[in-house]
Amino acid sequence: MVVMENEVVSFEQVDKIYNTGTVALNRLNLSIKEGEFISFLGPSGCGKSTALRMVAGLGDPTKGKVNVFGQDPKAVIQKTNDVAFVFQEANLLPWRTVLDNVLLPLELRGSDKKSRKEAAIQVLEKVGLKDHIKSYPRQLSGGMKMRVSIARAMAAKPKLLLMDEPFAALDELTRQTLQMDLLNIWEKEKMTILFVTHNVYEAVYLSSRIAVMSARPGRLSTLIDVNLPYPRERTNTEFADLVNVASQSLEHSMGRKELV
Ligand SMILES: Nc1ncnc2c1ncn2[C@@H]1O[C@H](COP(=O)(O)OP(=O)(O)OP(=O)(O)O)[C@@H](O)[C@H]1O
Repeated sequence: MVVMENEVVSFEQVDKIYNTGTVALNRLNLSIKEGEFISFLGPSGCGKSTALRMVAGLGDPTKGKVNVFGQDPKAVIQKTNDVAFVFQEANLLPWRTVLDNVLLPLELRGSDKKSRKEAAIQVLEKVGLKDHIKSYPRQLSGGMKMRVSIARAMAAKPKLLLMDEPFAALDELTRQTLQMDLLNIWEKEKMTILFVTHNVYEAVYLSSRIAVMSARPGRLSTLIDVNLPYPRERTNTEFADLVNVASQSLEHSMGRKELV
């Protein structure tokens, strides 16, 4: 197998057919490089989550191959802390404090008590929750819970962060603040982010590259390089132009020509 330089994830001719007969992915080919912020953008049911979950070792391709750091994803997940996952729901344990929720993956990995506490506090500081470490999930807003979820994923310093519509359930203002914060973390930590969304504005605001997926069966329809400097200005013309390009690709991938 030839591993390309700086390649973090590769999909090689990946098909996924569930045992219900649903073809979720059809010949997906994609190479993701170190440091990218890449979004899978596509309509509901086009296989975005299926693709992301495979990178996390959750489900195998029916045909083809997914590699993470040149290896089988399951092996990477089992042996290293290099990959972390953030879901749409924060999925916090209600009986544990914010700090204890963030500590959980570090405890499971068996790192020593003092250093894991330091790491957890440091990462909670980064997501703006240092003053809430003793709070319980029920005392937090939706945005704060998502921050804890991001902190928990970041605590073990992953090289690859997988995010499946993490901000979809949040109000617009909270979503925008979290998007800004996520970009700050990405720039500081220099990790690779693979992000799933069906929101064109979100994809253009966050991504260095957008993989537009087509409706069932899920295929890669277009790759868009987003060559806008960060932080991005949502109101400027270049931003609007790229939103247009992405929207058109999305419409095209859904077999419709007109813009919504
Ligand atoms: N475990 C499963 N068993 C059977 N079919 C499944 C399973 N998981 C997903 N599917 C189907 O595979 C297709 C792709 O699903 P997937 O969740 O990957 O899409 P998606 O693009 O992430 O959608 P959404 O944006 O709505 O989350 C859908 O038709 C879905 O119903």
